[in-house]
Amino acid sequence: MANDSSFLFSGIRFDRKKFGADIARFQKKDTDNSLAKIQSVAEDEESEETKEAVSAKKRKRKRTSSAVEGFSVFRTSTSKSNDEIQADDDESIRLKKEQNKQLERDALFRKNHNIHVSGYNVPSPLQSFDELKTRYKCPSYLLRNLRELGFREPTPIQRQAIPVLLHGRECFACAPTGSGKTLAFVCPMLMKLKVHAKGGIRAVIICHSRELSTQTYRECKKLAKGKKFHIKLMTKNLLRNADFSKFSCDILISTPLRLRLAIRKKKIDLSRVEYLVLDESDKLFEPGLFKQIDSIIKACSNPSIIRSLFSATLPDFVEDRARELMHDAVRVIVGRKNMASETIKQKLVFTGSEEGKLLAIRQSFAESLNPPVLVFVQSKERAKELYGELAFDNIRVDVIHSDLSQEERENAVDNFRAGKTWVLIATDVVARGMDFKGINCVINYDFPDSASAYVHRIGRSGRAGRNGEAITFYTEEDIPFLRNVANLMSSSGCEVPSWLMELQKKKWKKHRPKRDSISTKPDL
Ligand SMILES: Nc1ncnc2c1ncn2[C@@H]1O[C@H](COP(=O)(O)OP(=O)(O)OP(=O)(O)O)[C@@H](O)[C@H]1O
Repeated sequence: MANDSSFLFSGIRFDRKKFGADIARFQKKDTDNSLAKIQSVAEDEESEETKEAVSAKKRKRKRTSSAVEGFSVFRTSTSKSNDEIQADDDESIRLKKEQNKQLERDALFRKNHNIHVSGYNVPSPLQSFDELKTRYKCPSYLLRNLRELGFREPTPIQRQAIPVLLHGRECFACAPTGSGKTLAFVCPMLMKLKVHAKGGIRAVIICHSRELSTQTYRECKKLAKGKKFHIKLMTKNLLRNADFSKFSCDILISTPLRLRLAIRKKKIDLSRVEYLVLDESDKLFEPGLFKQIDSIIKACSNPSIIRSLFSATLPDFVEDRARELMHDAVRVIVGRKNMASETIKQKLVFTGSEEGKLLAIRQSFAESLNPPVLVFVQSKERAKELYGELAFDNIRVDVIHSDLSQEERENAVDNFRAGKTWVLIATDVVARGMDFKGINCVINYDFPDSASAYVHRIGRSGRAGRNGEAITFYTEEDIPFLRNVANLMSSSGCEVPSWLMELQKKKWKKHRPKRDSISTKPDL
């Protein structure tokens, strides 16, 4: 009000004593002014366009209300001339047109890249990595690292999620497997953190498995190369030996379990965390991990924290949770939600029985083994059994499951990555997030237990735009769920026999039938 009054009365001689009552009346009117209400309406609006329309209304009302309230008596002598008002209006019309054009360009660009967004005032997508520099002053070390990693163009999820996070907006995002989601959250995090700083933990990335945490840690290191950020992986050793009362780092990567232990037993302080990423977020919100995630979210109590959720599958319950949790979040979907990657050729093979599966896999390896091949089974017991069968078949095969020690698990991953192992037999422990470059084929030896398990498992091949192949064996027990796979296949562009599409669809969750053991040895 102080400013308003000086604006109202500047430049003219005015008897305040004489007109005291009028001043009070005008001041009260101004406080009640509907502009405040219009402002709050504008903030609730979905799009920039609507916001502009409201502002135009606001301008119009402002002029009308001044005239009605008698403000014009004072305004004519102090405010702008008609020409100046006209010039202002012309300028705001020009700005509005320019904004609308930008909105149209953004919409077209998003359409061409299959990006769908919702939320208020969503930042424009990136046209190229160069825009990181021109629009956001990206430091040169990061651009150099992107170049050295061979990343020429941002992927669709990177085009949209990076600007959203750089604008300080919370975000939940769904994009196909292998489409570069890791960079989409690590790049803006490094840009926002700018340089190493002491004083607590500044950013946290949660990954559901140790393998994925280690991989994400390595990716962060690669992207931060040349800059002295303190990036830490919450290992067993760190958890056991660190003095968390003095613990400080720029980025901490952890599984939910280890971080929760650090919160409860070691009193790690997460109150200064500025950025929190929940990778594979739908997995993290499943009942088994939910409590741990909940306590981590609560411990990250900084009111200006920016949280983001990423996954290739985003069920409705996770969206609901995200909306409850986040403020003014932007939703980014690339392609369609919960869809398998379009670069994977998918096939279904009926094997009749468990024995049939073993024959089929042996035959397939004998005819055309094109490593690396990843084979998924439904339990660690079955992983051990299949390994026992294939280990003596003259192929370089290894196995990974949760009964192995940390070192054995790491070796299994490293040997597979290095090409020393041709065939890796695995449980769902490596079904999500793991980036084994150039996997030629994924074999679902056991039918997956849900739609998301199917999408993530086969998504270990066909990554970063490369082609891949996925073969799913099925027996009588799996037939009720065939239609669900057929749907996923057809929505990602694979040909599906029409009889499959005529089968009944069934709710598909936790389908883990008791299966005969994997063995060629006759039962005694
Ligand atoms: N802009 C880019 N250009 C080329 N390759 C890229 C680009 N961004 C990331 N990649 C590569 O794409 C691969 C997949 O990336 P990433 O692991 O982040 O995928 P994702 O979307 O997280 O997959 P998932 O859903 O399976 O976790 C990696 O090998 C990564 O190095």
